[in-house]
Amino acid sequence: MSVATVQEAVENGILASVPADYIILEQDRARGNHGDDSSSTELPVIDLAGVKDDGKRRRAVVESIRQACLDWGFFQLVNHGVPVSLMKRMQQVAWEFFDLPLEEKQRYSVKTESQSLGTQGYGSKFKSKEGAASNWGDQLRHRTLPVSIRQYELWPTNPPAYRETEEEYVEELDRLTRLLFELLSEGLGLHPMYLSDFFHERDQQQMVVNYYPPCPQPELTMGIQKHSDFGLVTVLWQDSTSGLQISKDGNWIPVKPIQDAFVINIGDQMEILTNGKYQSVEHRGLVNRLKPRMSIANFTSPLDNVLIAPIPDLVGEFQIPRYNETTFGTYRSSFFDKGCAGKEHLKAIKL
Ligand SMILES: O=C(O)CCC(=O)C(=O)O
Ligand SMILES: [Fe+2]
Repeated sequence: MSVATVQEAVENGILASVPADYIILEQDRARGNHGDDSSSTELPVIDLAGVKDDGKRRRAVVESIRQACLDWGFFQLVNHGVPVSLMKRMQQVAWEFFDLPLEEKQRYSVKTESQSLGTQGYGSKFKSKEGAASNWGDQLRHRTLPVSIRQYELWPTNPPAYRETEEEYVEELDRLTRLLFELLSEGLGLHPMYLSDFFHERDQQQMVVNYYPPCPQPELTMGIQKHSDFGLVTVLWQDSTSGLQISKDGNWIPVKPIQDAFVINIGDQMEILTNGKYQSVEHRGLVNRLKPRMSIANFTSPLDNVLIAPIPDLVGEFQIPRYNETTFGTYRSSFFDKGCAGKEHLKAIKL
């Protein structure tokens, strides 16, 4: 059977069961109550209110982010300064886009670029390496910053407000990412502008709308299989349908949706820069039997030619770097070769 996207197959009602392509290995399946959020362990929620003009608040926030990065590699963020009205508009145009007929969405279909650049536009979520299971999800992916890398022909003009809304949204998320760079730098004992200066005109961003259709047998597949994010920092909005889980101490912990919050996680490049002090953490997305789920992720990564190695001040008392230097472009190519392989790709450059 050949279908354009998972959403298309589900909406045409031709799927009573999960096709073989999407069935994941038994050991990787979610156990227990699928999508149940009753776990008592909870990801830290950090409130950014007052962080820009109240020194005492800022020190407290810096410390809680530091602790969350050490313990979890993930945290949720409230009062983050991104206008809620803009978030809602972005979500609205994203839903409207996925509600369009397939032919209309396919006007923005993925153009296959060189594999290492990743794909852009509308299509199925990236397939892991040949032979591995496909993810039960579709996506709309754009490279957004610097502005010069945008391929506007892949940005929908239907719904009519789509493009300008995404433009406004990614500008706000960029602002938030710069603020996170400051708070992360301070927590690492570096100058507040250390990461911002290091990446000045040397980073890039992508925005991905993830659409996970309902699934007849959610226990057999995943919306996105376990992986760590390969870049620096990810800012994710998820809708009220749960599904995101993160790995902690050998367990999968659900990230409970909080209205208007962002989920922040650090990626593999931050692990390298901090010489392993902050580790990127594996996560995955489950799907649901009845409801579609949407998330919107904003990924910040170095530009392809930027060399990433442990920051000398963070190498630690014994002065031993634990990761080989690599350019981000090289790293990402190896990530796409391996696909959703947990943290395998990071191990390859560990000393
Ligand atoms: O949809 C989600 O909640 C997670 C998506 C994700 O991890 C990713 O796109 O890297
Ligand atoms: Fe991710």
